[in-house]
Amino acid sequence: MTSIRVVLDDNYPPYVFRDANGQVQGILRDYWKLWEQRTGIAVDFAAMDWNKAQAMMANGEADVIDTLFETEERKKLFDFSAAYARIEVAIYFHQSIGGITDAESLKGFAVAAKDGDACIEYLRARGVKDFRLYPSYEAEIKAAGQHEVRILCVDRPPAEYFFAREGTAEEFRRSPPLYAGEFHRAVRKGNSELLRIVEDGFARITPEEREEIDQRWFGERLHYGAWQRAARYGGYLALFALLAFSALVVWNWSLRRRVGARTEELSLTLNSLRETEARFRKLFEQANDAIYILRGTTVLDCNQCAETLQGLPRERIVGQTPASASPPVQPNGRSSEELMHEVVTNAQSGQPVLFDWRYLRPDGSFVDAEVSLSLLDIGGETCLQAIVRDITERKLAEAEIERLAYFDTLTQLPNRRLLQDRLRQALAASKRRHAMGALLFIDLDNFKTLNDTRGHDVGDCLLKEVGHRLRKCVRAEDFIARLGGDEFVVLLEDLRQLPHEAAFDAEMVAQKIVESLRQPFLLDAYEHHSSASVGLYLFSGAPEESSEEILKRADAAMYQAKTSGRNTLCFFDPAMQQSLETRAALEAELRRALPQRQFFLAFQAKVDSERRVVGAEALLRWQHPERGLITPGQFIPVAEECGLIVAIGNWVLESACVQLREWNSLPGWENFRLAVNVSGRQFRQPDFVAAVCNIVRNSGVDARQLTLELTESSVLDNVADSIEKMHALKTLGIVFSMDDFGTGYSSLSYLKRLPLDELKIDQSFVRDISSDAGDATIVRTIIAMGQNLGLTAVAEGVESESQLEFLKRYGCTLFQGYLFGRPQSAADFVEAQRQRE
Ligand SMILES: Nc1nc2c(ncn2[C@@H]2O[C@@H]3COP(=O)(O)O[C@H]4[C@@H](O)[C@H](n5cnc6c(=O)[nH]c(N)nc65)O[C@@H]4COP(=O)(O)O[C@H]3[C@H]2O)c(=O)[nH]1
Repeated sequence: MTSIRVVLDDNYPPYVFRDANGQVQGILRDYWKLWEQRTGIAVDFAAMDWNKAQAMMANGEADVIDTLFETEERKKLFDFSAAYARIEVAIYFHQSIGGITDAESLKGFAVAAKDGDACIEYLRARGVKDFRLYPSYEAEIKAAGQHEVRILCVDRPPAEYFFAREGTAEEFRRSPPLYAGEFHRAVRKGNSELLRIVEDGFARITPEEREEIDQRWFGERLHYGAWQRAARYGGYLALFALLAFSALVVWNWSLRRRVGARTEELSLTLNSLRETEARFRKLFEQANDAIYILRGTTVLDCNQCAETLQGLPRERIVGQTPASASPPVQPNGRSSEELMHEVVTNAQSGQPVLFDWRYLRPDGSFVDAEVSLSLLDIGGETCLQAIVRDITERKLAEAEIERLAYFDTLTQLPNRRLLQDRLRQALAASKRRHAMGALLFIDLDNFKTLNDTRGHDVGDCLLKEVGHRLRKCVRAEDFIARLGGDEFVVLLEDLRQLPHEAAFDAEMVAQKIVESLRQPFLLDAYEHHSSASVGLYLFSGAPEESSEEILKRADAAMYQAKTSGRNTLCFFDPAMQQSLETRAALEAELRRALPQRQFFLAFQAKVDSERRVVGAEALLRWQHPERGLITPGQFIPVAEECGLIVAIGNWVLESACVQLREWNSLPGWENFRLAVNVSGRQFRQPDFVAAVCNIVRNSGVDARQLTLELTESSVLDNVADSIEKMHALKTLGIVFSMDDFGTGYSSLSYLKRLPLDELKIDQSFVRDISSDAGDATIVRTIIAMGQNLGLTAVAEGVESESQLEFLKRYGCTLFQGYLFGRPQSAADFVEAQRQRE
């Protein structure tokens, strides 16, 4: 609505009247101007003949009529505002007439009235029938001045105004008030919305503003009017009247002041309440959290943030319950309906409630929220206030953190931490239900080689694909985890109850896994053949079976599967456990061996075909303080696995060089050659070349007297790197020998590429050379290969003359074995050579 037309009498001073220029003025003019400012609705202020004003309202040409008294007749036509001014209506009569006191006393007289005035209805109802009607109060009072009429019914404010203006006030008397009417604004019957707008607008005009307007038009009261009247009567009465009046003035003044102060106070309070309410509404609307007001479980009101949170307009939230805008089941598994009633009941009992809640938006997305519910008193009614914070982002971050903490980022499989949890649960369940479960420990064979040769990206692809294949080999409820590197674990629960049946079930799955991982993988458009070793452990929740223990046992079984040729599966057995424990103890002791100088070197002679000693092989010995002499076969693999071999290997090389330098000073030992074993892990060290160079340089021996014995597996692990290292050391003059030749790959292709000097025929072939035709052929072939490639063949483990004869016959030129001497301490070795000479 942009404008309204307001009609009213234009001749009702001082409320509304026309000034000398014909302009409409008065209290109501000012009221409506303020109303216009407050509402922003333009007002067509149409002051006119009162009768016409009512006619315009009747035929719909005006929206609001002002200065209307409420009568029974009018109530049928209009809806009235609250009264805003009290107007007394009286009968004015010429001084020549007496006895006019009320309506009754008017009977038989012609009474002047304004056409359409409420007093006509009033007097008619009381038997007055003769009326002289005038278009306005002004015309009525003018007619009285000209003695056209002598009795008039007029509202007091305009009467006093016009009698004074016409100068006829002295000629007329006034009856006691007939009745007091009240000014209303009115709209056509049924137009309550307009009436509300009108009322709201006036409610925004403060009492002070009204007071200010009223005062402007009524003027300040002349309090000495009573004094003038009293003076006329003189004497004591005057004095009394003066005193009484003075007291009244003081009382009136103080009352006015008190009323003024109180009015001001109330107005301030009202304004402050309005401001506070506006402030709270603003806070409510602009809060960063969604806020709901609830009666029980029903939403009474909510703010803008709630609309955003739920993706719904307010009108679709109000009147509904939170459960109706949520999924049937909350993330904690509780029914939304049930949880809502529970938290509301708790909050209604007075305890503040904090809980998580999930909403479902109309677009199907979820919003996770943290809700704080507490009591709220609204105008005496106990409601609930819910402050709802959107924590969707936080929940996602928590889920992501959990995923990172419990899942392997490469394969998306659960990691070791989650596995530990699940193992604990599985063990407890197994014990409770007397059911058997199995833990399968899976390790890919030769994964490291793939990683080193084809790069980590390809290695990663293989691991991901392994994860997929494992998933296909087990039931949906079985648990798969990646422990790291190429190690995976499968947890099978609820196997059949008898141990042999459970073992059968687990073995079936393990076989399926071995078979599946044996199938070629297509990696980066390249077919890769892999295999896996699987260790199985069956558990029943026995007391000694902790999650760590069963994982260790499955690992041990896997290790067993690896050592028994890979690409296979192996069940854990207690003997295996024993060997594992022994191995663990050995490792602990091995760590102390070097600092406690428990190692020494033994030397075994190398001879030529004339049985002349041309050198020796340095062999490591461990003199254990309690266990006695421990051979390298028992501890070298352990040292290799735990990494101690690097330090031990360097110690061996240093000790061998020291020994060599010492022997060089002996007559006839100047060209003595010494061979030293180098383990795979030691050789793979990036600083292997630098370490050897340092040791040799520091010892001062001639590098050409030194032979390093490498094994096939350590060289083939990374052929290019091996070649580079060997070339670097060969520039110093170091000789390279391929140890245990024939037991590994023995491929001609790599033999040709490696800068080798010697091939050592493994003693396992030499042992049965005379009896086993196969071994004899192998030995002959190795010697021939060596000859073709310009390599010296050295036979080790020569124990008999027949073996020596055979070897010599087929071209072997160097020999080592018990036939020529067992490994001996340095002193014994020198002594033995002396005796030989
Ligand atoms: N039955 C029989 N055996 C004979 C005969 N002649 C020599 N042997 C044994 O054969 C092994 C030869 O050493 P290897 O092949 O390098 O095999 C060595 C070598 O691979 C490793 N090893 C020994 N010392 C070291 C070392 O300092 N560093 C590294 N990395 N490995 C070492 O331990 C293996 C075993 O060494 P040992 O027990 O000393 O065993 C030695 C030696 O005692 C014989 O006629 N008959």
